[in-house]
Amino acid sequence: MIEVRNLTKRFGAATAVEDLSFVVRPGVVTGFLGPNGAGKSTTMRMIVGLDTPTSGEALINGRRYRELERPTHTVGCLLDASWTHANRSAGAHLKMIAAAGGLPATRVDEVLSLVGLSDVAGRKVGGYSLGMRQRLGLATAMLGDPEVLLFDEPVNGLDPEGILWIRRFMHARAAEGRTVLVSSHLLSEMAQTAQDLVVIGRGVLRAQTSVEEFLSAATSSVLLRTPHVDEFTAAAREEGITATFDPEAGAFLVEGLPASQVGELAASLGITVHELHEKRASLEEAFMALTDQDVEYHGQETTR
Ligand SMILES: Nc1ncnc2c1ncn2[C@@H]1O[C@H](COP(=O)(O)OP(=O)(O)OP(=O)(O)O)[C@@H](O)[C@H]1O
Repeated sequence: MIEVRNLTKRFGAATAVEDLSFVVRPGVVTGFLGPNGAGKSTTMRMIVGLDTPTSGEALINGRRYRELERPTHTVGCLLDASWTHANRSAGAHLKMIAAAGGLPATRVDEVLSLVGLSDVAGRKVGGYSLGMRQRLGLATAMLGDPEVLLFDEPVNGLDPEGILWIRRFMHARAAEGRTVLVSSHLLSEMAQTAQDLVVIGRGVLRAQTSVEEFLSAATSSVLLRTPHVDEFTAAAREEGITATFDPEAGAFLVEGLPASQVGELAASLGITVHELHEKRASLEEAFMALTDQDVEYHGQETTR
């Protein structure tokens, strides 16, 4: 379990994290979402004692990182996968870290097997692909068999196969009862990876919720396609329903009612329906709606 309590971090005059509080529970994957510069890395660094909070605290299983008796057994993290020594083999790298942490050398073989790197353990890390380096980072995080895991943008730059592999890895670790906090700006990916979400913008908490609730709270509308445009327009007006006809799509967008009620209304008036379905906002749209004010530089919207 991770508890972040009123955490604030200032770098000079700039506030990276402000009065941030949230809880990450064990047994599920929690996605830590926010636009670039939102303060995700800074928060994670404070949780594992790499940055000192200006105020507030971050607790791992009820204790601050520096108060943990066996930190490597309690928490493992992958914050930056570019730290490995290019001329060292994965095996040598892990052995060095295991020795420094007082961990048995047998753990090295176990974690190499866990991340599927056993066959290439003797190769120099410099020749590894990004996906292999990420796996090595995960292996390093798992060395102490920790209960709590933090991963900062682990799927950044990976191909779909690599992303799928990491997603399964996260699910498996959470299913073992561990606490898994993973940051990402890939929202569609988080919808498939995480059950819980902590959303921040400009260092401030925007939402702590389940993915399910986050999506259902996002506004949904119902698309209705009918040849009886005038009749449905009149019916909607009569019922006080917001129904906007989009001439380009050739369909109505109805707000505030479930698809079943829209269909029943049409049926009660004998209006033929050619298409009827709920348009649920994607996680991406919901996230944008929540953090739009936080994005420092808005890109040109692309039309698809
Ligand atoms: N050591 C530092 N010194 C000064 N400012 C910093 C430092 N570390 C982070 N910041 C600033 O704090 C803010 C939050 O940065 P942080 O890296 O935590 O965000 P992030 O959400 O992880 O973003 P990204 O996804 O781009 O990594 C940014 O404005 C950043 O420039």
